[in-house]
Amino acid sequence: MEQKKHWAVFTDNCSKKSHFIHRILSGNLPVGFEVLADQKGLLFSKTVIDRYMDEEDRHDTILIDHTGKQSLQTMSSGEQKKALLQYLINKTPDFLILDNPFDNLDTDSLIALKDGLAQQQHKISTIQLVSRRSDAFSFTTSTVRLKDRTIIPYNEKDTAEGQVLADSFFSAKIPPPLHSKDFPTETLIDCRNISVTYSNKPILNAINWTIKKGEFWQLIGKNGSGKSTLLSMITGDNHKGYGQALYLFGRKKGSGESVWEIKENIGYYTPAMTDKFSGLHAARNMLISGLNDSIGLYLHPTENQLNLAKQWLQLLGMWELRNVNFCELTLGQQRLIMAARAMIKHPPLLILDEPTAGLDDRSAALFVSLVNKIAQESQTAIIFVSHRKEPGLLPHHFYQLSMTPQGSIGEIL
Ligand SMILES: Nc1ncnc2c1ncn2[C@@H]1O[C@H](COP(=O)(O)OP(=O)(O)OP(=O)(O)O)[C@@H](O)[C@H]1O
Repeated sequence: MEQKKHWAVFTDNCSKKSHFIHRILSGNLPVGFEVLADQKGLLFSKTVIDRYMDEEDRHDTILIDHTGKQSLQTMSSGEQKKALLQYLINKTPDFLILDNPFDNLDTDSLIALKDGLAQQQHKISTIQLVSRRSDAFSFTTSTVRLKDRTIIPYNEKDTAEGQVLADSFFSAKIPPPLHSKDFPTETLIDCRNISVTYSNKPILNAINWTIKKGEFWQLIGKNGSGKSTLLSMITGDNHKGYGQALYLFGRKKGSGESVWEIKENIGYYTPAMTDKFSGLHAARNMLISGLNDSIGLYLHPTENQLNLAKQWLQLLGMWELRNVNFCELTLGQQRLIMAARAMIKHPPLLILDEPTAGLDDRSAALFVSLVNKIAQESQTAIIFVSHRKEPGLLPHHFYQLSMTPQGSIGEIL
């Protein structure tokens, strides 16, 4: 049997991935990829999932799930990826371009997806765009790097320097808030026997979790174990919290509080907030907008606000970039700005939901180093949600959701 080619294309946050993908799919092949001429290629990426999700939503239909039962919207990210891969394989492509296929995947789903692809390795060529070294397929036959728009040879040393750089990067202290306000009670969040069911399917089963001031938690659990569902209870967004013993910032859910009163206490960031963001806002204004709880600044900032933004930008090593449009920053820089934006008021609780997804090793290491610093130097409690044990992250506690047929149970590790 003819051996199929499998490329690992290492990207960093300056790589022009869309340009590269477009070239490959339109047949304008870069040097080294000529064997793909006249072959049928398909793209596996988060953008493709988002596109199908929009389409399913607009036409009220189900396109991807082979059982025709579940919409993409209601699937966990792992379920979405499995469903998309199967859907693409069924279309019998000659090659697949996989844009960071393992982001947001827990270890088991990652192994299942890797196995699924390995089984196809003699039938389908793959071009894996990969930002973390540990993610490259074992059956890769050729490794290159995408530098800006150009394919160049891969050099191991380029990524190895990331950790060293991150550890000594942030030298200044975390800037204090403009108005410091001590939260009156020690306990911020108290979930007592919280359960959630969707269409008779039990998702969360009797969750007990207390989060106190200044604690640093990592929330872990397999894809579909209910992490997002649990977060939506904590942020007050899920109506299934009513009538349960859910205490958010000292008040029982459903005791007359507004969602805004809950959210005032939370700094929140998940990459989906800016994935589709196209507004024209300078980096500094994006940061300051965290003071007004908007994404992008629509009011004139005060002297104090400008001064505070300066301190943050200097800490992040991005003062020179203050007037650059947020959308033009690298992915790693955008994430640092958004973490700082969520933290700028020093809220009692900071939630970071899969914040390193899609980052290269070096940018992920920088992000993790910033979060550790926030945990060390502030009174803010942190929930960091991530499937990977992020190298270098130093949470005080792990809260793990484990799936059972009666819904996920929670456990402090
Ligand atoms: N609105 C909904 N209707 C029906 N099922 C839902 C809904 N929202 C979530 N689910 C289901 O609940 C389960 C838990 O989903 P959730 O998104 O909370 O998991 P997760 O741990 O965050 O997953 P991932 O890590 O993949 O993002 C999944 O099986 C999902 O399909």
